[in-house]
Amino acid sequence: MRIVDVREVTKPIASPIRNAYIDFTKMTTSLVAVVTDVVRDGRRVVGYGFNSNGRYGQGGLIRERFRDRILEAPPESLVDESNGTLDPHRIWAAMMTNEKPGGHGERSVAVGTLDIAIWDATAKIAGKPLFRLLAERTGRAADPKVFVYAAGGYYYPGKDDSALRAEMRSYLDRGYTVVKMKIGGASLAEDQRRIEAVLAEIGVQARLAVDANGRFDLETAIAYAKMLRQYPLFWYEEAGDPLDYALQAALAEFYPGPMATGENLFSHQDARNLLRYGGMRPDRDWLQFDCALSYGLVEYLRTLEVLERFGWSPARCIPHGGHQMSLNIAAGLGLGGNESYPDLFQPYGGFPDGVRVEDGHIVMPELPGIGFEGKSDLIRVMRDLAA
Ligand SMILES: O=C([O-])CC(=O)C(=O)O
Ligand SMILES: [Mg+2]
Repeated sequence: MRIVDVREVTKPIASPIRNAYIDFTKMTTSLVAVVTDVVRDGRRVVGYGFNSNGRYGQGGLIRERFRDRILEAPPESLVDESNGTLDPHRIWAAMMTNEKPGGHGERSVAVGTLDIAIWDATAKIAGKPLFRLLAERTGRAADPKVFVYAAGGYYYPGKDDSALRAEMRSYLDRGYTVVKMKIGGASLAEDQRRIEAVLAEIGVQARLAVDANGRFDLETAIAYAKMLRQYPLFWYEEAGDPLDYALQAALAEFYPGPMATGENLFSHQDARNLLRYGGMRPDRDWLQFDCALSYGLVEYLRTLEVLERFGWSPARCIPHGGHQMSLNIAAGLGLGGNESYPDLFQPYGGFPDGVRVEDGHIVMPELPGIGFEGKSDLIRVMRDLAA
């Protein structure tokens, strides 16, 4: 058994939306394929992956460094003999040969994207859905029913409160019970008006989360906290710079409700610093580490170990990114749920065809690997890269 090729193509996932920090007019993603010489159901096993929105495609790093480290490693060193499949942990170590610690930035996206494809291939070779393989290997019961929430509420040229309300209404119509909108890209007064408009629209049918995308300094984060705490929000997300743990810790004094952060922390060491210094509260706050941006699932397993050491349940994790990889982690490892972008980043985000949101949850279909084969628009572009 061996990996015979690793391919990457950088694809646009552009849209005119804007959060408090960036617009998405030039956003891209790396689509990767890890081609094996294993055949299952009459077809060569190919593992696929892509990185989530917010960071750009990583074609340079993947093609110049990480691809060759996989292809040049002795094939037998990348195999898990006892399970008769690939060994993602050893492949991860091969990719990270001659990489110094620290400085987790674009590298973690490149490695994460490849790691996802490797887990997809590993589970396909084992002939199981990834969430079942993960549950088995960690000795827990898989739970195919996963909480999902609808993320959107972006700033958009010409978008007024009625368009924002209509957007949120459409998420409720599609079965969601929690919706999310952006803040911090307008004045506090304007954001307050937008929030009140959405709350009036969703009433008691759903809860609202708000996301500042790391925009605020301490003073602004506190001013928003004082405004936001009047409302029964699902969470207040990424108020300040993701690496400003002191800001996050100080905010707890002004915001008793749930807060969320972590989508821009890309390693278990960064996650550990957040838990050490960020004042996050394990009884109510949420952690949003996204495996596709942060060295993949091999690293996510280490992050979950860190959580355990600090007294956090995996159920406090609702990853950023809206992709099927995190759905599998949620179903297999007992996370609290996953993000979803009902109208954005297609064909990469979302669920396999036929999966519907009901009362804020989806049920994972029993598809081998991550389940990309069940999403027809996505598997089409994946098979164009390698089949
Ligand atoms: O707008 C973005 O960059 C995405 C984001 O923060 C989220 O989904 O939480
Ligand atoms: Mg966010």
